[in-house]
Amino acid sequence: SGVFVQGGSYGVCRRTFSPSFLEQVPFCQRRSYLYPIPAASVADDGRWEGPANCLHGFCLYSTARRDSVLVTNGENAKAVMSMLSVDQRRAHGSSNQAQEEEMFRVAEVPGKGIGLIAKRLIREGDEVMVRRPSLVVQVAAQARINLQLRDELYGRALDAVSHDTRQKLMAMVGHDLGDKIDKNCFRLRMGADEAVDSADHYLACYPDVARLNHDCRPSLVYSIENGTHTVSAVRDISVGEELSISYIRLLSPRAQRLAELRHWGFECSCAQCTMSNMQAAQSDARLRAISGLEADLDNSRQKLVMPETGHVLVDLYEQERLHVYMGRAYTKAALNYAAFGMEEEAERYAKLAAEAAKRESGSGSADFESMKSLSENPTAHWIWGYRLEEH
Ligand SMILES: C[S@@+](CC[C@H](N)C(=O)[O-])C[C@H]1O[C@@H](n2cnc3c(N)ncnc32)[C@H](O)[C@@H]1O
Repeated sequence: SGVFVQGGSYGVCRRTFSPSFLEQVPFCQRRSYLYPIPAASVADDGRWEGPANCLHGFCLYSTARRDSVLVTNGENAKAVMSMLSVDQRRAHGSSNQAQEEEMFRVAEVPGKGIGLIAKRLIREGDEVMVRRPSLVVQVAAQARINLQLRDELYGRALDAVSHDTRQKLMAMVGHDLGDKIDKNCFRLRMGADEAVDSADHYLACYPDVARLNHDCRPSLVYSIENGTHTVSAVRDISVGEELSISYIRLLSPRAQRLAELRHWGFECSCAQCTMSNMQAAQSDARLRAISGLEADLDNSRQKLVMPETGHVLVDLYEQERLHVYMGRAYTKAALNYAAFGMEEEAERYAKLAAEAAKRESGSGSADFESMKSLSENPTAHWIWGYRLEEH
């Protein structure tokens, strides 16, 4: 299950797409009950209904269309349902099906199982898929109750959705629903507070998105806003090329990335992980240079930083083909030019950063807002002139 943090009232985490590693805690005696609750007691937004029933302290809610089920404790239910109800119109299950059908196909990829392959040239910035979750499960349910009780709970969750949705969920890799959730789903952090107990996080499953394989130099980036998962291209993708996202943070050296992905239960066979040792050493050296430059740029007292240091950073990200992180690179370059009082360059990089931030974190994100305002008025930003002599 992945973790992705970004701003917003229900911040969706943007860290890594890593296995949950959450220890199985024996089911405590807290609450173990099964009882029906009148339908009107929680859901008042019309879309979500329930709870259908509650089991082992968790309740089941489903959409009227039976295309999604939520497993949560009663306390959080209302907040989660109202977050999931925002902005539903953007997600299209079938309306954009024709467009998707001409964009990519599902195929067997050697050594990786199923994957998605481009059927036509996909341009940088193109939206590839927008999905609502088919299943949303509180981490506490996935990780803190014993497996037998969990199976019972998940069996009922699957009964709450349509045959079609059930089939899609069960088609995800993994030996049972719990394992499928670990291997395919994304972690949503509820609430604005970073320190919130991870048991109050949620795991959101998007079976169509789950067919995307991992690549350490992915062609796609995604953002999750109010539960809506949006995947877009970070570079042009040619016909026949595999579409990919990243499950992990990509600034670590090859050995570390491989080890992290092994915890996911697979040996990464992407081009960046299977390149020669010499090429891998060069790539690792560039990654170290990126970290070094970023630390310098973040340190206002570092005298070695020049106006063009941000540009050098952007160049390194491009050489490394880390198109998926260009938002971060452009942002640092834009801020650095602004810190040196260079209006035209600051504006140019801030525009690029805003475009990338929209794809990487969503149009409601703080990153997007901040770069948009820097591009519109660089001299009004607090960082303006910060690295000039007088400071
Ligand atoms: C989220 S699923 C992706 C779709 C999957 N290939 C399928 O058949 O449904 C993740 C699984 O795909 C496989 N996989 C994804 N990326 C891979 C990679 N870079 N190298 C090898 N296997 C990969 C692994 O088996 C992994 O557990």
